[in-house]
Amino acid sequence: MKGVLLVNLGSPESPTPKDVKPYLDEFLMDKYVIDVPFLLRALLVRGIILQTRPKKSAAAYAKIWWDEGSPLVVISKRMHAKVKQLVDVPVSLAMRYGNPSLLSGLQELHDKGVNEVLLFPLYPQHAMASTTTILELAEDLRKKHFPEMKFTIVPAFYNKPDYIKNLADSIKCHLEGFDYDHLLFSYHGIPERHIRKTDITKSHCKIDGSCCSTPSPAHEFCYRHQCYETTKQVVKLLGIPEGKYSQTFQSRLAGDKWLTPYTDVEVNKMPEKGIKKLAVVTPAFVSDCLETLEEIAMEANHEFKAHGGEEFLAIPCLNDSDDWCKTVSNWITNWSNASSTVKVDSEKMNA
Ligand SMILES: C=CC1=C(C)c2cc3[nH]c(cc4nc(cc5[nH]c(cc1n2)c(C)c5CCC(=O)O)C(CCC(=O)O)=C4C)c(C)c3C=C
Ligand SMILES: [Fe+2]
Ligand SMILES: [Fe+2]
Repeated sequence: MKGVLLVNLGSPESPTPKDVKPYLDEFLMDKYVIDVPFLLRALLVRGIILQTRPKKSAAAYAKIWWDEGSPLVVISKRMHAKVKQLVDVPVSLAMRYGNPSLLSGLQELHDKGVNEVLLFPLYPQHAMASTTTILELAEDLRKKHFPEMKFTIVPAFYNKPDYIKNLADSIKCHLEGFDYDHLLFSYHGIPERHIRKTDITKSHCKIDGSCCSTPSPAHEFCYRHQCYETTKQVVKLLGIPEGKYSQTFQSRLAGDKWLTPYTDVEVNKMPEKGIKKLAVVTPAFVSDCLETLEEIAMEANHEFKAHGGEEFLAIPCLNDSDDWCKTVSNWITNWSNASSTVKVDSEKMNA
């Protein structure tokens, strides 16, 4: 019997340093997130980052926390509830870090008799720090607890026509009545090293002006290419002219060189370039979260105005919108009706 596991990133249990610390420990001790040898990672994370960051992050979480809990988890649950109503197979929800855990999600499906699972990472673009880590943990749990289960993986959907249409429609709807000077596409950043590591050709990704627009098999896993592609396809559909939009990367940690240009740096420069009314969309996330609600809608908004900007619009993520839930349900239904389950055919997902 077939079933689906939707997987998002996850949040702490509460916006307090006591709960943020174990969440950050699980997150940052992940070898796909801080990809250095264990001892160095433990020294960096436990010896340095966890000494101060839980307090700072808890204060940020406190600013965006809802009565029902973390926005990311609450929104994921709402989306899950809607999708469940639209499909004929069991659908469970899990988080890579925190709760509901991947183990509990797989157990729930197993208890319903599911032995063929569609693993659905809720990330439009592929990154080892988001997608690979889900797939690896799921595989470990499968081997240990559910050896009879078979997995099918939903690939990154950064360029799937119905996802692009949902995103473009949502942007258009939110921009109505906002006479914007500029639309910024701000994606979660990753260290440049991660791009090189996921380059399956081991030679294509130079992280320069042309590699991401030069066709290559590397693009199947290149986060940077996939971000550019999402932006390109959305602006094409919306007819936004060159110069009226740009793309940046946010949420970097100190240390490594992360993908550039950086959102905070660029946003602060915009008012002096004549951009007074700015709209920001965050397509690396399908659910609003700390990075969109605090870093963009609060911090970037504040900094933009402090640097001379006048109006700022943070466009919400797709969240549990009916159109997005329908798209997800259609992909699930196309998979569950297909006879072969070995590999999801990305074209079929958009049939
Ligand atoms: C698009 C998906 C994500 C990628 C890729 C990603 C990479 C990445 N993240 C960190 C460090 C942190 N990220 C944090 C929060 C956070 N990250 C994502 C998504 C991706 N991260 C989301 C959805 C969230 C919000 C979670 C929520 O509960 O709302 C945090 C925690 C908050 C903080 O202290 O800033 C950290 C830390 C790294 C190092 C990384 C790639 C190497
Ligand atoms: Fe992150
Ligand atoms: Fe590239």
